[in-house]
Amino acid sequence: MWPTNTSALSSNKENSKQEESLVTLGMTSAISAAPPKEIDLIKTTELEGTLSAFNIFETEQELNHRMLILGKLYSLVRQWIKDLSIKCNMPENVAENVGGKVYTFGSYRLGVHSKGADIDALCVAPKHVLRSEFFCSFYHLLKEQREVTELRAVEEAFVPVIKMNFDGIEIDMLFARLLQKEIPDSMDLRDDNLLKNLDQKCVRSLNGCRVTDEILRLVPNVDTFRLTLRAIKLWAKKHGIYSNVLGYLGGVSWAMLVARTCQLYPNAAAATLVYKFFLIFSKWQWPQPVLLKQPVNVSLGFATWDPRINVTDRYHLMPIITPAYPQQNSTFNVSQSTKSIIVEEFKLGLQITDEIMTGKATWDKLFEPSPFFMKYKHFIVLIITSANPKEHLEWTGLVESKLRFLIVTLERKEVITLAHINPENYVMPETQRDPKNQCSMWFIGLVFKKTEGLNVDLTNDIQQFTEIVNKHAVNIDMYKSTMKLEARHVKRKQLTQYLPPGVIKRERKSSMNAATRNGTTVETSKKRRTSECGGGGMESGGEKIPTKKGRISPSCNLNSSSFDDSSNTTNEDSCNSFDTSSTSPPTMMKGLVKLTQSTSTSTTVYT
Ligand SMILES: Nc1ncnc2c1ncn2[C@@H]1O[C@H](COP(=O)(O)OP(=O)(O)OP(=O)(O)O)[C@@H](O)[C@H]1O
Ligand SMILES: [Mg+2]
Ligand SMILES: [Mg+2]
Repeated sequence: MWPTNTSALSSNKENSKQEESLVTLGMTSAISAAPPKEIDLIKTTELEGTLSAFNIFETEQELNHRMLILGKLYSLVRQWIKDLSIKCNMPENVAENVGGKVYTFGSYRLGVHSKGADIDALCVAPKHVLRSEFFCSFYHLLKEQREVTELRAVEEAFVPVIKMNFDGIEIDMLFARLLQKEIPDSMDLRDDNLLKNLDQKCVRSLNGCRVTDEILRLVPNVDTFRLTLRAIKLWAKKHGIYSNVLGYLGGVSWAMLVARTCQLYPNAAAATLVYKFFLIFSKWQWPQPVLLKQPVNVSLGFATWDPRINVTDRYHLMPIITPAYPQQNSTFNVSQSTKSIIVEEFKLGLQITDEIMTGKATWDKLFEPSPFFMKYKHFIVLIITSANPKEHLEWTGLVESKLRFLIVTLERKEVITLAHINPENYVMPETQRDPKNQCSMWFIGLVFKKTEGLNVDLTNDIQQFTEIVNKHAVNIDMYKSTMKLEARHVKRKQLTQYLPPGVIKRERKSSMNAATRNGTTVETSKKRRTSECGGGGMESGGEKIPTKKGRISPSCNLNSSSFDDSSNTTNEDSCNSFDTSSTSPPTMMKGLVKLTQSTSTSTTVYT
């Protein structure tokens, strides 16, 4: 069913035991099992040094603090389950032994969390403990804890969660009720049979832990995987493409891409793997899926990602499939715009790592933030206003969770070639707002089709988006009349009214570096890439899942459509085009683009 190509390694009689076992680690045989050369080890030490300078590693003390918090959470869970059991008329000595556990998953469990990252935790309870109790009595128990702040329950989410700050650490806590009387300390969540007859929400909640454990099991060398993933996560954050909710990739998707690279180069050092990561994924034939193993067919009736069966799965643009049953695509939020932005970044990443590996640049260059504001001439600024920090946290979270729908609406418009959402949420300068309010902004860079006399009216689109967001806020009982959402069309020159001056300075510098880079290194990277890719093995392809043009389908082959925004996203306007002197709010503009605002959420653009 899911074709693999593992013959190359397994046919070699000289393979070591280690290599034979590596064959089973992925969908295909490794590309190279070569051990690192001395220079690769030197580059890896340099990489480690650079990552340390970014202060992403936690100190011993910070790690201990996390352990302490997890210990407290565990005690609370045990106490809560015991009390609840006694309430259900269970004798105290039995209630004492029904157990209950807290598992961790996500980046903390993978061992790649940076300073300030959350802890993703799962509370596993025996069958007499209902989900409703988790969101009621356990929530109240948490509320009583002195160390717990910013407590909020998102019970109706696809994966229901309690979010909190526990003594300075963000916690996302999920709940799963297993159909057993007791939850012993030795419970292993990898057993598929645990899912039998469970409800969907429990299965989804268990999935995070099962996926994390499986990823760790499927990589040949966990330490190398961790260092490589830390580098890739930092790069993705600095380049504005780290966010599952906005349609980029989230932590687990990056982890799977790195894990796949590790499988293909099982003995390589981290520095080599970072380079190979870009080499592989800048050439990947999306929407061929990235798979860490042959999907197993467990007949428990839960929906799995399978484009041969599910029509909607055929429209996923960059499928990266989780390795535990029921397999899911972790990137279902990716749109045409975010896909093209990610692929461009992969290509740029290859160019930079190529320079690093050939000694022409140092690792810092990979982690330089990529310019966003210098890239576009037109922006939509989404302004989020609310009355206090608590409201603002909720309001921002809600708007953010819907933003990708606006992006998809924009990119579907004939006249828009690209809608680029910057994941960073900026605080609105005090000079531009009522200081009593909380006010922050997202920026969407727009590229229009190059057509003379084009009229673009986004009023309805923005209005519809605002309605969707407001309706949802009302439905979940969050809406307050002080929560506002406004959209403005802004030209690049006007950005100084919205952004702190440091942002623009930094972008200017970075743009100049990029210009220098483009002038000097393309030739080298081309040469190196051609020689290393050979004749189109894994690196020029993808897992061999049959596809159809434009979507994944059971029958024919596909070339993913690529986006060319070079005509109007480059530095056409010089760096000086920022109007650094003006402090007045944006007004009607003359020239190429005009803005009309009929309501606070409408934007009309004429080009
Ligand atoms: N789109 C998704 N598809 C499948 N699982 C997901 C998805 N988003 C989150 N998860 C699960 O939830 C876990 C925690 O998500 P989270 O957003 O906290 O990312 P993370 O991997 O912990 O990285 P970070 O360091 O950013 O927190 C993931 O590791 C994954 O198991
Ligand atoms: Mg996390
Ligand atoms: Mg999380």
